Amino acid sequence: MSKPVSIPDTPTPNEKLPATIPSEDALSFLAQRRSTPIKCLSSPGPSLQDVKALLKIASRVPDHRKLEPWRFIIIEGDARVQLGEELARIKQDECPDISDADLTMEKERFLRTPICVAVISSPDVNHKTPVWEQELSAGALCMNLLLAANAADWAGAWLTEWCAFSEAFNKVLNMSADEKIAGYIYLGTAIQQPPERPRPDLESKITYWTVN
Ligand SMILES: Cc1cc2nc3c(=O)[nH]c(=O)nc-3n(C[C@H](O)[C@H](O)[C@H](O)COP(=O)(O)O)c2cc1C
Repeated sequence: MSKPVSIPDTPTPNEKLPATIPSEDALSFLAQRRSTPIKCLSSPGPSLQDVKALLKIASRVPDHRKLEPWRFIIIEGDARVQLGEELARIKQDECPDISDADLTMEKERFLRTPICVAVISSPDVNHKTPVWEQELSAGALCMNLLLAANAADWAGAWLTEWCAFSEAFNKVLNMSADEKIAGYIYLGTAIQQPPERPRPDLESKITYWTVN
């Protein structure tokens, strides 16, 4: 599907770049940023090639000591059905009395959008960079991915849901014990305008350090 914007490649390592890129458009984009609820997401979604281009942009995150402590699993096509079957199996093992409706919901979890990126926090736990900082880098990447997707005219949602915390499902995804799901980033097209939600009263979040 052709979009009004094309996704640019990222600069080469030695390219001279400005420190800032003043842009009222970028500020306006950030000021309006919001998620699209999963029930408002549908097809079409970005192609695999587009998702890779978005991930290249999204990976430009702060990363203490350049550990690249994250990786991605792209879930699309029939893999969504197969992973849904695994989710349903795990859920049924945990709750043998699960209703047919809930079982169907699990089977269809990854079918809610055409493509989903599992962003996995994959820290080096023996490194002197604290694991917390490595995990924050994975979180920053999720946010960057959502922003890049929105700027490329794709709608998205950052969800974890129960499956992100299921050891059994993480094993299905071949995740190690040190790895965590930072987010499932569901991408597609908004079938209706996403609602705005109340935003924080910023003043209540700010204190001022005062000199005693
Ligand atoms: C790490 C993380 C996990 C989240 N998991 C869920 C989730 O499982 N289910 C959900 O409804 N929202 C979840 N959210 C919230 C949504 O992504 C979203 O931020 C919120 O629904 C709407 O706020 P927004 O428009 O400012 O993004 C999660 C957010 C974060 C940061």
